[in-house]
Amino acid sequence: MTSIDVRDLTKEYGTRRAVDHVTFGVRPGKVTGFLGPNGAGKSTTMRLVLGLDRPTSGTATVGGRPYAALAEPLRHVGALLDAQAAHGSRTGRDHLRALAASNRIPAARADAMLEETGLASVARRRVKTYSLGMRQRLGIAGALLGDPEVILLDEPSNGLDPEGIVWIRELLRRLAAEGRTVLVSSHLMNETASFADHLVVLGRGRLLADTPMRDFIDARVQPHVRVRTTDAGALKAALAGHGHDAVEHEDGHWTVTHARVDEIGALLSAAGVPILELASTEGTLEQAYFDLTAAETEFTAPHQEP
Ligand SMILES: Nc1ncnc2c1ncn2[C@@H]1O[C@H](COP(=O)(O)OP(=O)(O)OP(=O)(O)O)[C@@H](O)[C@H]1O
Repeated sequence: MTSIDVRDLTKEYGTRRAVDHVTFGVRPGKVTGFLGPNGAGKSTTMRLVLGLDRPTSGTATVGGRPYAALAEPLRHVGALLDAQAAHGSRTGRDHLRALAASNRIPAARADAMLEETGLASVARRRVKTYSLGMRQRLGIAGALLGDPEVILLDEPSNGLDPEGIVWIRELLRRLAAEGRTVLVSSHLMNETASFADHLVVLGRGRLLADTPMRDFIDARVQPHVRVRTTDAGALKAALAGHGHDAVEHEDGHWTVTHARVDEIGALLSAAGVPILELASTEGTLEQAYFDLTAAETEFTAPHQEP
């Protein structure tokens, strides 16, 4: 089993510190979502793990060794950083075969990965004729070519169609279930919530969180109870009688925070309040993420006064 270990990693470009004393580990058998606003340092960290850039200080290792020390690295670590990186004048198949040859991977594996990523029908077309989504799929095929234990994908959902989004979600879950170490950056919170077990969050180059996804959400967003009724007065009175505040929303539903659905259901029912809808609402990753990064965002739109 192979982990990625980042220890006190710092990368400076001139006076700009892109990664600032970051320490975290990415463990096998899980999908770790890698989040953070634009410019937070995610891609730089991935490049440092892959030995594509030298750290100013600190270390990044895979299975305890720097990437550069791995023999036939594609057999250990697969990565998609930039879907535009493939040579446009080559066919998708030739691109994968060249990658395979340089890592002593059997050529048949290239065809298997074209099949796996849904590219078999366009395998003999030049990469320059591929759509963004097709290039993403080709990049993912390249990452999986060497059957690696460790997989790093930088925004793999970028450009994928709805069917592709479902496909990548299932692929990531399967890779983790096979015991692989999977690190995936994304700006899509709903997507990340659908595949990640664990989260590493950066902001302005610093580590903001390294935690199981459920804990990340629960620590920041209060679950609440959602209610709809035909008798708002009775609802408010019944809740107030038990020390609960209810907030009414534009579409007519109410939310009760710091409350459990079974308690609210029982007390409204006992008070004879007519209930049209009663549900427990969990916090979302998007809410929790905004809560954490609001103060950290480097490039936010200026706040507009109404
Ligand atoms: N080669 C480079 N030379 C100079 N500055 C760089 C270089 N690469 C990255 N940076 C800077 O480092 C910081 C981190 O960038 P990075 O691309 O790692 O962020 P990111 O979290 O991947 O952002 P995004 O979500 O926009 O992809 C940014 O301020 C960026 O401008």
